[in-house]
Amino acid sequence: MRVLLIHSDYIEYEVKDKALKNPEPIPDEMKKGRMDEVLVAFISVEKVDEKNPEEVVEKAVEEIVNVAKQVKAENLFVYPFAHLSSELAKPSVALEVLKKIEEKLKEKGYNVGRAPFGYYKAFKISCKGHPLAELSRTIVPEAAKEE
Ligand SMILES: C[C@@H](O)[C@H](N)C(=O)N[C@H]1[C@@H](O)[C@H](n2cnc3c(N)ncnc32)O[C@@H]1CO
Repeated sequence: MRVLLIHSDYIEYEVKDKALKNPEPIPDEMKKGRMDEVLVAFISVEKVDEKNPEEVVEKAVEEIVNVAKQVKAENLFVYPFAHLSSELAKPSVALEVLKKIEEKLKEKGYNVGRAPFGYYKAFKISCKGHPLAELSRTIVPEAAKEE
């Protein structure tokens, strides 16, 4: 899994077209979204993550919470982003992993948004530009490390 973390004044998105034959079904209110004072996590779920999705969810949540504490962000935004890797997991696995990350972050008390999965989206983001405002993480299951 590749994660790009951007501490932002805001992020806003607008769904344009389907990017998959069967994108995530979404209610009208999810076609546009905005969150302010937010740590945005652009996430590419990778093929290697299919070896242990539960483990990469836990590790991703840990990494995101760690940065959120450092930058004092209470709002988090999970953004499915297929452009951080050339070895993508299949959409069914990726969507489940992203939903689980969202769910576990909420369980930890954060306000969490998520952009819809399987669409082309326009987005605007305002990076805060401080030293910890742009970070990236690579997360792999332990099983993959032994190979
Ligand atoms: C396209 C661009 O504007 C938009 N931002 C986009 O990336 N759309 C992606 C993700 O929402 C999702 N998607 C599919 N596979 C994956 C994966 N392995 N990991 C994350 N997302 C995925 O499906 C879309 C097409 O790949």
